[in-house]
Amino acid sequence: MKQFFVTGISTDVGKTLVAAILTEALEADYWKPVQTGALEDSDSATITRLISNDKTVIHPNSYSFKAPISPHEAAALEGAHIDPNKIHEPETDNDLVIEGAGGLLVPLNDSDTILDLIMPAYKVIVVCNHYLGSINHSLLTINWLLGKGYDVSIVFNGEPNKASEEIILKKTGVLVLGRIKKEPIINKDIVKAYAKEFRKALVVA
Ligand SMILES: Nc1ncnc2c1ncn2[C@@H]1O[C@H](COP(=O)(O)OP(=O)(O)OP(=O)(O)O)[C@@H](O)[C@H]1O
Ligand SMILES: C[C@H](N)[C@H](N)CCCCCC(=O)O
Ligand SMILES: [Mg+2]
Repeated sequence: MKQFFVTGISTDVGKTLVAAILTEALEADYWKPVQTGALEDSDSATITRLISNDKTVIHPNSYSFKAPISPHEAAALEGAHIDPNKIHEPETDNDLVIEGAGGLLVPLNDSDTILDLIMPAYKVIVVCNHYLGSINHSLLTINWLLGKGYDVSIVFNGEPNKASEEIILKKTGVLVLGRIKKEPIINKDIVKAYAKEFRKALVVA
């Protein structure tokens, strides 16, 4: 069984959409260890809404906080402290899609970050958007992961940008798992269609 950790070059880049597509493609389980902004729609609720298969189990967050801000601060506002030793990967015989919060170095507390939740055996998927500044964000994220020895691939999400994509791939040499267009609406049908496309790439991943 495989574990896929979905991170991104920042927050709001489409990690939950990509996680929904991977979860649906593999009929995998889904787990978001640390959720902030839980008063809005949680990512687990979004996944529930976007997938169609009945095999997926959505595992509970280890930590969930109301404020839509960095986990270290959201926890402090509720008088809590995030202890990574209390974050245990759920037991399952199924593949598991794990979603981070924001980008790699988002703090969980004064010393630990999202990066500390990524185990060496995980396949790491970096969701990249194209915006001015995203080349730098993409290279920092991917090179940091490669430097630590992770198996990394990219999903490009949203408006394409050939020049940005080319330079990111040239400088990192990582594999592209897939591309997602900017869609007018995100629903079960869209997720199902991309899941079909991604399934082939995932077999060899
Ligand atoms: N390809 C796309 N086409 C249209 N809308 C998109 C696309 N990708 C993402 N979105 C929308 O952008 C918003 C942010 O995406 P998403 O919630 O997946 O980001 P995220 O990286 O998971 O953020 P977080 O750090 O909060 O977990 C959502 O409203 C989502 O539906
Ligand atoms: C609330 C938001 N949607 C995410 N869950 C958390 C993003 C934290 C980003 C912190 C930062 O990098 O400045
Ligand atoms: Mg998300």
